[in-house]
Amino acid sequence: MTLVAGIDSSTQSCKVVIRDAETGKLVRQGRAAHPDGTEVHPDAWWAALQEAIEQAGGLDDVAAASVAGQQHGMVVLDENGEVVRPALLWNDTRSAGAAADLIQELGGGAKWADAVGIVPVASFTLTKLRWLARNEPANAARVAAVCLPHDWLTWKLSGSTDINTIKTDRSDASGTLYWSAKTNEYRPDLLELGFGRLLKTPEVLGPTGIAGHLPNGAPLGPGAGDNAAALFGTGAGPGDAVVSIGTSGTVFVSAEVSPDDPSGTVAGFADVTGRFLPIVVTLNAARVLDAATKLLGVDHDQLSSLALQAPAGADGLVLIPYLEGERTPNLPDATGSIHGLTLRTADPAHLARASVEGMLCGLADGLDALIRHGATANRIVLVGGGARSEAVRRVAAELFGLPVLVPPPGEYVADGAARQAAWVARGGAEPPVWTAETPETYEAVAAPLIREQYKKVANLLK
Ligand SMILES: Nc1ncnc2c1ncn2[C@@H]1O[C@H](COP(=O)(O)OP(=O)(O)O)[C@@H](O)[C@H]1O
Ligand SMILES: O=C(CO)[C@@H](O)[C@H](O)COP(=O)(O)O
Repeated sequence: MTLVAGIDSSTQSCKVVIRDAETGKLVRQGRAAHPDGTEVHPDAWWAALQEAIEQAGGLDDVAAASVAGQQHGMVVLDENGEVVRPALLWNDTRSAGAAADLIQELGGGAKWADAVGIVPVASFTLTKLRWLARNEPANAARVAAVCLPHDWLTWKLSGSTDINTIKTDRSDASGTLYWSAKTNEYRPDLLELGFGRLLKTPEVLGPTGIAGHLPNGAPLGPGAGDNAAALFGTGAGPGDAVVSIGTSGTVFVSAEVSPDDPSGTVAGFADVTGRFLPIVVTLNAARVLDAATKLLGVDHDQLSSLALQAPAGADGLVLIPYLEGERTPNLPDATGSIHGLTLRTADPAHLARASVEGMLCGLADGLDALIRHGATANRIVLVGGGARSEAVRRVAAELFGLPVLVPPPGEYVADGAARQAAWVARGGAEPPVWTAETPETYEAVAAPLIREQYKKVANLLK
């Protein structure tokens, strides 16, 4: 049996899966937590990766490995390959002002959408480089290279210390604001606009490019941004919209063309096969449910049971889930709020239901935006930690008004990385076809009231 390793270095944890390269069957796995916060030293990811690899039985017997990871994190290195300062993550909003400046300096969002398929928001790497240049000039002066979390971990696994050998892939490069998924080229002019000078950036590999080798000689694949890996890991196809409830909330499809949305609501990322990944991302997803469990003093299973005791629409109780500001809509300084509190709705069940509904409404708006930009969605494929919640599954079916398919709980980002590794190991023009386990399907009578009342309240905040 040929084994391959897939890694997901996500916001909250690192997951490692060891799978059969031929069938995709799970053989071993490991997991380790990351520190909390919106800026993290990459050494913490490296420590978690080592722990998760050890838990998964090591990599000595794998034929290939690939690393997927949280996107956009600013990993800045000096000329010796040392980390200059902790990485600002995708969910750090301190560069929101830099994002607004960059939009204005290039002449508007449409210019950015046309140039690189995305419009600056605090999540994207170049806004963080601008923040660094303006706020930490001494650190900025030391920076020789910039890369992303998955690039850096792949480089570390290769054992290299030479910044000229760092590699990346299309999907993650497309979230930086200085690489275009449409032209497959860097935009050094935009990097210089943002940071003030040029930097060493990783070579962007194709779908089965080799980024280095493990100590056992096995090739390291190009890796991927986590959402592109999740699409590849679930095997979602035409007509499927993937909704991931992780630290971020994401809704995305596979597409042949980039959406070019001048509003920035839909980001035109690349996927791992040479195509595109139109996506809408919210800053508040699984952590909204975490917060609700804290508020109510319950665990996730109890929160789910409570939520399902209240009716659709929670009798008018609406929770706007902007607990860490929000990315889509771009409201970096917003906070969460509760509306429609009455004697009838002031109880744990209504609050639980409102937290699930509020968290999902932003993603339903995102799916509408994807459809406005050409996507077709006949089914929802629901993944991520939040997809383990029965209430999330059932409310999603009511809210999206489409069949919701929930694959067996797993690590679909890491699975996508493992499938990429199998493709690298085998070669060829097409990726291996792995047998997917039968998903559970949830269908419900659509409940438009949920989104109608949410929209009314959310519009008051814009
Ligand atoms: N049964 C559950 N119901 C709701 N949320 C859950 C459940 N299990 C885990 N979670 C939440 O899912 C999140 C982790 O999901 P994951 O997709 O691994 O996140 P990330 O990829 O961003 O690190 C955590 O916030 C965790 O509390
Ligand atoms: O910013 C994005 C995508 O643009 C997020 O999807 C991050 O990539 C974090 O992913 P998770 O940790 O939530 O999986």
